[in-house]
Amino acid sequence: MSNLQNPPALNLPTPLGFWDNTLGTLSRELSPQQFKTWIQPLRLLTHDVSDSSLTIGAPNRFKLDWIKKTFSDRFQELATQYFGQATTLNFVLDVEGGVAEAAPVRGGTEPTLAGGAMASEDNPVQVEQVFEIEDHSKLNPSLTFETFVTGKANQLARAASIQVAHNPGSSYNPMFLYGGVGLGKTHLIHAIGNHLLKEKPNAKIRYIHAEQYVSDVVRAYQQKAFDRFKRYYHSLDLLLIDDIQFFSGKSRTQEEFFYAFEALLSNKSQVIITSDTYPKEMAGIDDRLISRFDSGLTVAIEPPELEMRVAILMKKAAEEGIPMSEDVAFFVAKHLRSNVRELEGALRKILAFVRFHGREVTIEVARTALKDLLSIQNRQISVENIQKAVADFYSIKVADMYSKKRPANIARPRQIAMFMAKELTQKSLPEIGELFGGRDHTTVLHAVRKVAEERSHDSQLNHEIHVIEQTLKA
Ligand SMILES: Nc1ncnc2c1ncn2[C@@H]1O[C@H](COP(=O)(O)OP(=O)(O)OP(=O)(O)O)[C@@H](O)[C@H]1O
Repeated sequence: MSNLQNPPALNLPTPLGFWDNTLGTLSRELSPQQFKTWIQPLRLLTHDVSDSSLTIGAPNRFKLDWIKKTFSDRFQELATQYFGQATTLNFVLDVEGGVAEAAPVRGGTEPTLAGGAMASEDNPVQVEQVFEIEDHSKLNPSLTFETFVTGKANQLARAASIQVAHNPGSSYNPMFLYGGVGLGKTHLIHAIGNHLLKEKPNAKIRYIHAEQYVSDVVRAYQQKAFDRFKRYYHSLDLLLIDDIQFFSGKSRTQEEFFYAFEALLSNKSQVIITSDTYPKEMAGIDDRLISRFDSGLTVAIEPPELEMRVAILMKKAAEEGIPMSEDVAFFVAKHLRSNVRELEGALRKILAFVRFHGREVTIEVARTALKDLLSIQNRQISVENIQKAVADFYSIKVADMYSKKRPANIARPRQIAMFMAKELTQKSLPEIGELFGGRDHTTVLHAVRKVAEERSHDSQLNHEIHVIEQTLKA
């Protein structure tokens, strides 16, 4: 067990030595710009001594393709030269590499999968295997309940989250939070994690985006490191997994997640999942997972209503030290209605303008700072905005616009929204169908014709459509 105290002879080829050597050579052969662009972002991910192979990770697909096409032969030559034997090089996508530290190979300080840092007794080479699952929570400390503004649209989701944060693993397990983009799902689940971390600093908590989980599964698979993978995920106290719709069609990931899920629930550990739609509507996800997702508490987060948008703007502006009056906040909130991320973007523009020009925040200033954004909004009413406006008007959930439910109180507003989407946007029938939960274009066509026909003799319907249109253009 003493390889750490008994380092290999200096001239023994090691993966780290190879990597240093290769970087040195390529930095001399390429221009500094080329080296910085293509080579520096690469990471040596694994070295499998048993089959003489190395895995090199590129941070995105573009770089990966380019490296494979342009540099793989040179890497190959350098590897053969260095190890004195044929060595297989695998180039893979390294999602984590984009945010990881520059050091290509790390050992020891953080837990590594497959016992990475520990060379085995009968393996004279110190293996710097870097399939790591980082052992910290990845929580963003600024996403807390305190910084989360509440309104009708999210009060249920917030209340459930607080309940879960106080009693993890007991009442609502799993908790499944769903809603459209930029509505605060990620914020809320970080808030739960941050709360628990404060209460129980030793709790093992992990936030992970579903895409990252997929790539962890892929790497565990490549490196035959599932034991370590399982040990890590199955031993958490709280797993927060974001945007689980990314599991769609990925059966191996779903299988692993199923085991993790079962293990965590039987340990009374809390699982919290977010998605853009509710469990039964998820496409490409195994039925047994869907039924598990739905077995705890499923709660929606809706687009913020006007007053909430105003409150968010005022709170965030005050946090930035530049107070915004209610009338300015109303002006902005009336024009930007789709989600909180969009509001934050608008606020950033206004604050930058104010700081740059040394002005107060007035409606005029907001109008000027948001000129581009507002003209785009006015010219292009989005399907999402139509869905929200129609759902608000008829008091149904926005999620019902994408759902397969058919009761008349939902189906009719949905048809009206499809009709308005055709009238007020440039979208084609198939595109509209897609935005209404993947419906066929013939369904949209049917809705458009039906509503157009009814509208011509139904003055009540005509009026309703008119009112909704006004709110969209307000
Ligand atoms: N109620 C709220 N109060 C304060 N800030 C909020 C609120 N809702 C959302 N935000 C902020 O809006 C931004 C977008 O929210 P978040 O990333 O949580 O959205 P999301 O629902 O996870 O979206 P996506 O599905 O795109 O990941 C974040 O900066 C978040 O802090």
